Amino acid sequence: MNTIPYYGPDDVKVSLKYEELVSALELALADFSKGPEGGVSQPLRATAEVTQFNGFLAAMPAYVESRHALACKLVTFYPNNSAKNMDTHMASILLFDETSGLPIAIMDGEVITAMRTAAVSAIATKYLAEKKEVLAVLGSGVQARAHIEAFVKLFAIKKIYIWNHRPNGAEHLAKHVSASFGIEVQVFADVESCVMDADVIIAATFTTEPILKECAMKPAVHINSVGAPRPQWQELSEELMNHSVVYVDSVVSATKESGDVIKSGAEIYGEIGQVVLGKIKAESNRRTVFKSLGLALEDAVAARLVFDMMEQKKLT
Ligand SMILES: NC(=O)C1=CN([C@@H]2O[C@H](COP(=O)(O)OP(=O)(O)OC[C@H]3O[C@@H](n4cnc5c(N)ncnc54)[C@H](OP(=O)(O)O)[C@@H]3O)[C@@H](O)[C@H]2O)C=CC1
Ligand SMILES: O=C([O-])C1=[NH+]CCC1
Repeated sequence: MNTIPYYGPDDVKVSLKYEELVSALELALADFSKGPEGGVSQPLRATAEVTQFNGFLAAMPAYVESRHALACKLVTFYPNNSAKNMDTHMASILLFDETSGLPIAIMDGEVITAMRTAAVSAIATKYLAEKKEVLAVLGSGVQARAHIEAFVKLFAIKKIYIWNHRPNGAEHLAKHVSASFGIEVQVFADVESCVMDADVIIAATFTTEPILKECAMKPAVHINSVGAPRPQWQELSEELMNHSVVYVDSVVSATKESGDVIKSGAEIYGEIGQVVLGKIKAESNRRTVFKSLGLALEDAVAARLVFDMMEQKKLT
């Protein structure tokens, strides 16, 4: 193990660029949605539940042939950690040589998880949102911040509206965003006012009950929901799910892991990879939901990008 290079959060941040990540992930999601001939192998993640401490440990292996990416992420998520001032998600990724199975790198998985999730939401938004000027963000944690950073980089965002169940969190994120990007930012005390004028909504919370329900929204609003990754948890109301065109990252993951999909019984229109392939329509003039569970293939592709970049640096 000592001979395997370790790449920490700073290496990952420096190596990964949202533009590159989006291009690589777009192709990998398309490969995944081709079925067996796409060259992606990805079982449903195995999740152990630590009931006593409200925690979860998930093992996420994947192989993406087109990227030469063979990896396994181990991620814990403990919602109660925020009260202890600890990260709620902790992750490591082990990358392997595809030809021999030799482990070739171990790296931080927290930054990768944040960046690749935001990059995948950006891909969904690129295809499914009619307009991308006004962004409403529900939540103020790691994913909320990463999504804002990615969306500001990738789209011409003009205004950002933020709501969090604890107003302090929203105020804190708003200060960071306005200092970093100089974009107009407003904090809202209720979800309904926050989303009313949005072109794109990001829901990135640890809620277990729906926080976004039917209310006044733009008719062609696009919603990315990245929270509620457990079959009993919901972030979006059943009514909202049933009155939207629902896209997912993986039909298998969504039907097994997403309370938003399972409890609402909403029809899944298709996978975002099928949209990229042009196999199903991007209904950008209607209300769309992209339900993201997070896929191992995304971590494998991101980890391979980091590894290649770091190896390249050694040669220069
Ligand atoms: N789809 C994917 O690929 C991925 C999904 N996720 C999921 O995304 C969600 C956000 O993750 P992340 O940002 O990393 O987590 P963080 O812990 O960093 O942030 C969680 C956010 O949710 C808020 N929150 C906590 N409890 C509630 C509640 N009961 N109702 C409403 N809001 C609440 C927190 O507010 P406060 O801090 O003020 O309490 C905070 O704003 C989680 O569900 C996570 O599991 C994570 C990684 C990948
Ligand atoms: O994809 C991922 O890493 C996760 N999704 C939900 C919790 C962690």
